[in-house]
Amino acid sequence: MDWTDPDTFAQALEQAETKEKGNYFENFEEGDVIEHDPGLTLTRFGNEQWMSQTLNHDPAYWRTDAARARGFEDPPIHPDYLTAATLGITVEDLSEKGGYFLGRTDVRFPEAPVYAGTELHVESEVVNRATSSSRPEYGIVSWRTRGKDAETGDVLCSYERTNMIPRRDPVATDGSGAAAAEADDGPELSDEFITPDGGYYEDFAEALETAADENAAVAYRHERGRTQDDVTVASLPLSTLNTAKQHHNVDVMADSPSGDIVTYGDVTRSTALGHARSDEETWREVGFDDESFHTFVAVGDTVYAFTRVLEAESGASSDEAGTVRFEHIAFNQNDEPVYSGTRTAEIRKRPN
Ligand SMILES: CC(C)(COP(=O)(O)OP(=O)(O)OC[C@H]1O[C@@H](n2cnc3c(N)ncnc32)[C@H](O)[C@@H]1OP(=O)(O)O)[C@@H](O)C(=O)NCCC(=O)NCCSC(=O)C[C@](C)(O)C(=O)O
Repeated sequence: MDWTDPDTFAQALEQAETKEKGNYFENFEEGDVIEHDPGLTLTRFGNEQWMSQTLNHDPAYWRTDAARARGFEDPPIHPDYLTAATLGITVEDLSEKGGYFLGRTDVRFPEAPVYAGTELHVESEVVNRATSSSRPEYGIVSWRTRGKDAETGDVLCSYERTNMIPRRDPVATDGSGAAAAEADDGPELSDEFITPDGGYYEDFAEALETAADENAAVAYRHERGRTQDDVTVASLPLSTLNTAKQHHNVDVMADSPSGDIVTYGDVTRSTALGHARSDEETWREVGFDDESFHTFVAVGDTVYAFTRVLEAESGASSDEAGTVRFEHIAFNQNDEPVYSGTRTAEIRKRPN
């Protein structure tokens, strides 16, 4: 019998069992520790590919003289790429089954830079699992993930991430969770917005002082936008070993709520951060909190960024910088927020 005869093959496909990938909600127990098998060597090529496509052009990550002026030996691996690669490696075990990346918090990096050639070994611990009161077919799982130097065991990047994960057995729900979330309107906007004059630490600190006197907010938009294409949607996540079908299987995603493949959350976020960093003198990334992904980004959507400056403090790991806390909101061509999160970064002080 010719198994490639279309009728025979259609019957064969119907009869065959699919060897499934990924884990259902029921497979996760609080306290489980998962060592992720894929590993990744952090290369200069991978770093430059990620950073170029997301418009992150800080010269310290591209040129040796600029890197040395920042106190690095060579251009290091950027924390955005490190974060995306750490998460990418975990997808096969944690979220390949499907479900949405809802948010992440407590993203932290040690002070020491990470250099090309470092091999990444990643592990995650299940820290929380809950039923979704609005979506019976999903549960909500949070993991604490640590990306380590495979040779030394040093933690290079850590965070807590939360995803919706498909349940093997859907549960009954009254849909009350979604209704409760809609009830909170939040505080009103300030009447006046102030834009910092420049991108040095003092520009942010001075703008905050003026805003405090005038009961205003320090908030502004960035001009650049990046339309999502096959490279950003499909290639970048695969370059971090992220096997989520959301980013590369158009066939399966046609039947999903988005109806199409969607941008990896870390690409959306890095792109918005790239826009924000293009208007500041970044010295070092310290960490990120309260990151949320509000709606899908797909091929053809354009990612823009909006920044609110929350706090500024003169101290930092270097005398040449101060510390600033920002809220960044990525939004699309219809002005809908797609990502938000707070970021703590050291920003270079104005040279005398
Ligand atoms: C998911 C959608 C459809 C839900 O839309 P909705 O209107 O139903 O939203 P909701 O009602 O606000 O949230 C649903 C439930 O999630 C909970 N929730 C919500 N946020 C959080 C959070 N941060 N932490 C903890 N829980 C959270 C929330 O409390 C609620 O719980 P409930 O069902 O019990 O009422 C909508 O929010 C959406 O479209 N978001 C965008 C998702 C997205 O595009 N993510 C990035 C791309 S996917 C990706 O990168 C994949 C990755 C990295 O490869 C990979 O994980 O494998």
